[in-house]
Formats: sequence, C-alpha cells, structure tokens
Amino acid sequence: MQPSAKVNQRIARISAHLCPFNLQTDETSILRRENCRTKGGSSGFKVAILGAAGGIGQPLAMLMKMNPLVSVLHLYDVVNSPGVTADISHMDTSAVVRGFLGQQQLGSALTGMDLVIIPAGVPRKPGMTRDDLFNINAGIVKTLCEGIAKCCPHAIVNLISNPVNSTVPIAAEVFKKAGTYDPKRLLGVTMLDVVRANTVVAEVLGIDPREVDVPVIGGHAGITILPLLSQVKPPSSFTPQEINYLTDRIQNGGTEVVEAKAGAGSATLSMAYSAAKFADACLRGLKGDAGIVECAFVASEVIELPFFASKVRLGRTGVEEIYPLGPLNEYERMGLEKAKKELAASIAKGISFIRK
Ligand SMILES: NC(=O)C1=CN([C@@H]2O[C@H](COP(=O)(O)OP(=O)(O)OC[C@H]3O[C@@H](n4cnc5c(N)ncnc54)[C@H](O)[C@@H]3O)[C@@H](O)[C@H]2O)C=CC1
Ligand SMILES: O=C([O-])CC(=O)C(=O)O
Repeated sequence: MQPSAKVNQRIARISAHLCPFNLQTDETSILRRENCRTKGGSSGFKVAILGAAGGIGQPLAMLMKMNPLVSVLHLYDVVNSPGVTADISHMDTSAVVRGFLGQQQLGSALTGMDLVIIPAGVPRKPGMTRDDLFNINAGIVKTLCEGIAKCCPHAIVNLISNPVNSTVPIAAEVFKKAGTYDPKRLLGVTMLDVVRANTVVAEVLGIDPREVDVPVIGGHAGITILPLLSQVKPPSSFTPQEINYLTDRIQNGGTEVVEAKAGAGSATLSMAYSAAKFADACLRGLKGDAGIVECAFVASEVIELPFFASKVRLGRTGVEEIYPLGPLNEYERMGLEKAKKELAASIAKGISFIRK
C-alpha cells in the first residue's frame, strides 16, 4: 500500500529535522518552527557563536540553546561545526539550531543576527601571556568583524577572543573602516573576572558566591584586571593580607587554569558559563528589562584611555550608560596607575594592526 501524501509529508519533515546541518533540507522545517513560535507569541533573539566547535564554543552553544530568550542559534566554525550542530540540535529546548562551516558560510551564519558571540581563536599554553596570542587572533577577529560589518551591522558583539585588551580595539577599527561602528554595541567580555572574583571573595567571607558582587574594572590581562574590593557587595572589609591574596587570585585566575591544564588550553567551562551569563544580560537588555548592570570592556570616557572595563547598564541599544568608577582606596588607585600603562600599549597595538 502506498503511504498517503500526509504520511509522506510527515516523513519528509522528520528527515529534515534529523539533518540539522543541511541548510537546503532543513529550511522548511526551520521556517515552520520559527512561524510556530511567532504564532505562540514568543519571538526571541537570533544569536550566532563564531568558534562554536571550540573548548568555549561547545559548552557555550549548549548553554545558549537552553536560554529561552534565544529563538535561533547559529553555530559557525572553520572545523567540526556539523557535529556540534547535530549534537546540540537534539536538545528539546525551543531555539532552532543551524550550523555553518568555513568562511564561505560566514555570511549566512551572520545574516539577521541580533547578538554575535566570538570565542574564535587560539588559547594560551603554559608560559604564554595573552598578548602572545595577538599574532594569530588579531587576524581571525579582523575577518570575523568584517563579516559582521557586512551582514549584521546592527548586532551586539560579545568579544571573547584574547587578548581582549587589543581585540576590542581591532573590532572597533574594522567597524569604523566599514562605516558601521556603534560603540554601544561592541563589548569585550570580562565577565569571567567578575565570576572568579565573586567566587574567591565568597570563599574568604564564608558566604554563598551568588550573594557577592565584586566590580572588576580595567582590562582582561594580569595587572590590568582590577577588582574593586572596597566596593564589594555586601559591604565587607578585608585585611591587607586578604587583599593581596584576593587580588592575586583574581588577576592570575586565567594562568592558574592554563597551568593546571598543562598545555591542553585555558579556561573553557567557567568561560562558557560566564559568556552565557553575559549574553543573557545583553539579551535581557535588548528585550527592554530595566536595571541590567554588568562589567564589560567598552569604548569609554571614564578615564583617559579610549577603552576601559567598568560597570555598564545594558538596554535596548546595547551599552546605555557607563558608570563612573566610584571612590577608590589608595591600593586601588595605585593598581589603576600601573594598569593604565599596559592597557594603553595593548589598545594602541590593536588600533595600529588595522590602521597600519
Ligand atoms: N575573554 C575571556 O575571559 C577569555 C577568553 N578566552 C579566549 O577565547 C579564545 C578561544 O578559546 P578556546 O575555546 O579555549 O580555544 P579552542 O582552540 O578550543 O577553540 C577555538 C575555536 O575557534 C575556531 N576558529 C579558529 N579560527 C577561526 C576562524 N577564523 N573562524 C571561526 N572559528 C575559528 C577553532 O576552529 C576552534 O574551534 C582564546 O583566544 C582564549 O584565549 C579564553 C578564556 C577566557
Ligand atoms: O588565561 C587565559 O588565557 C584565558 C583567559 O582569558 C582567562 O581564563 O581569563
């Protein structure tokens, strides 16, 4: 007996669903699911992860697939994205997942995106600084940002690739060159510094890390990472020994992981957690939620440097307000002076990579 037309349609639908990487076959199924969601009233945001098959990219893709604010999730990489996409697409959460492989698919990966998260690039090995990654990662970030300028110039960009102190200026220059630069939409992700700071401060205070909020300003490398322990919430005081211990753990948290991984990369899981938390804050801001405040490395006028990490309020247009640093104690003022010199050099290096 021949299957009815209706049965044939169902089989076609199921096969399309089983083949999430095949854009041709999957198109109808995705459109149907997108329409379905529109009818249901929850439209959601379109998010792309560039470098989605990497150590950060994979768990980040999983966490973004779990985010109810995400309706479409694009996973782009130069290797292995078909497998990651097939895997993630089986999760029974509502976001529709599509995979993109290689530079010829970068445009399709980016078109229509509201938020682009970039963890593409090489990680450190023991003995390296983040700046040692510049030569490889600067070119990767440049290419990806050229794609963003062309295909989704209004997207919010969350830049994770190191050295963040230089890659954010690189991205800004690429966007300026393309005529699409909006400083409110470009954010270097320093959330892991805050996450680490909350964790170690909570350990010292003997309280739940979820109750702790430590502002971390400056940049994202060694002495440029400046935890403001005088502004910790809940208000707390620390001995000079505790301040030295906490500052060292927060500034060298990345190196601690690089050494423990002994050549197998740097922080991936805590970074994916932090990136997902930060992306969620950006999406809640885009949605119009009030009072979303996080630390990020952004174009800034709070001090004399063109980019600086501090507390920012996120809203419908990205960074809607940059908060002043607040009162710093003598220890923090000295730390800031030391950080400025390194930050200025890293920012200048990023800018001249594009302007050269
Ligand atoms: N901002 C932060 O707090 C942190 C930043 N990082 C940085 O994140 C970056 C990624 O780290 P991991 O995921 O551990 O590295 P990984 O090597 O595991 O993954 C990187 C991924 O990027 C992909 N990739 C390389 N070139 C690409 C291109 N042109 N286009 C798209 N994808 C490309 C690779 O194929 C790979 O899948 C590193 O630069 C690392 O230093 C890491 C931890 C924290
Ligand atoms: O340390 C690294 O190379 C990766 C990173 O940025 C971090 O873990 O904070």
